[in-house]
Amino acid sequence: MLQVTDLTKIYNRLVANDHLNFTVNPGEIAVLLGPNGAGKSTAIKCIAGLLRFQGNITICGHPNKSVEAKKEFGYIPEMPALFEALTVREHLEFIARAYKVENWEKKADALLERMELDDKQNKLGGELSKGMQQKVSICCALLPAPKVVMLDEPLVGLDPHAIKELKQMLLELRQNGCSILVSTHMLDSVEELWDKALIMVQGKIAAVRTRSEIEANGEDLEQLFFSITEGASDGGAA
Ligand SMILES: Nc1ncnc2c1ncn2[C@@H]1O[C@H](COP(=O)(O)OP(=O)(O)OP(=O)(O)O)[C@@H](O)[C@H]1O
Repeated sequence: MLQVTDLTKIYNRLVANDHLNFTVNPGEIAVLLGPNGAGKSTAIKCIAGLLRFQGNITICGHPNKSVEAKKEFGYIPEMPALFEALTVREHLEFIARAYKVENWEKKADALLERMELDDKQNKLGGELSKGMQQKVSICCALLPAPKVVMLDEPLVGLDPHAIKELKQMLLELRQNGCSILVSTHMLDSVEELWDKALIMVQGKIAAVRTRSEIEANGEDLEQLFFSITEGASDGGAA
């Protein structure tokens, strides 16, 4: 489970995240939506442990920056950060050793095959296209079988096969009880995936809806998004 309690992040005097509270339960895919400057990336970076913040973030009950939390956490950033001088296979070996993944070779083979990277295993990180780097980043994040997975604009730059495969992987992770948080601008791209939508505006969570709430209320996520965000897309809260 991912639990965010009173998350506040202030850059100089700009409140980029203002007392955010939300939970992503086991077996749930939550999407973090919002216009440019709403504060999504800031929240993602705080959860990933890349920024200092006020409040509490726990991953499977552990503070997000603890070793225990990191063992359970897979993060796929918007911009993949690979080692230029390691091959694709070596990236996976590195992760497998760091996380002590048992039978890692078989698991790595399966992931590489699904991402159509099996014939690229000996290429160096620095020799890969942006989309290929993104695919390696996905394989690395999923190899340790994390219980909480967070993806920032995961579909941008992927080819249609990889998009289809990644969506299927997310559904399988959900089926296995993983908590998944996806940050995106593209409502369409996650339409068939989400269980809970978190809509951010000017540093705050302006609305939270589960799919069943939307269906029961006869709402439409896109219409709800526009009704909440229209006219509020010009930056974070002052
Ligand atoms: N390093 C920083 N220093 C100062 N202000 C920042 C910094 N990073 C982001 N901000 C500000 O914080 C607010 C939230 O930005 P953030 O990048 O989190 O939004 P976002 O929802 O991810 O936007 P986008 O959809 O454009 O990626 C914005 O007003 C932005 O200008």
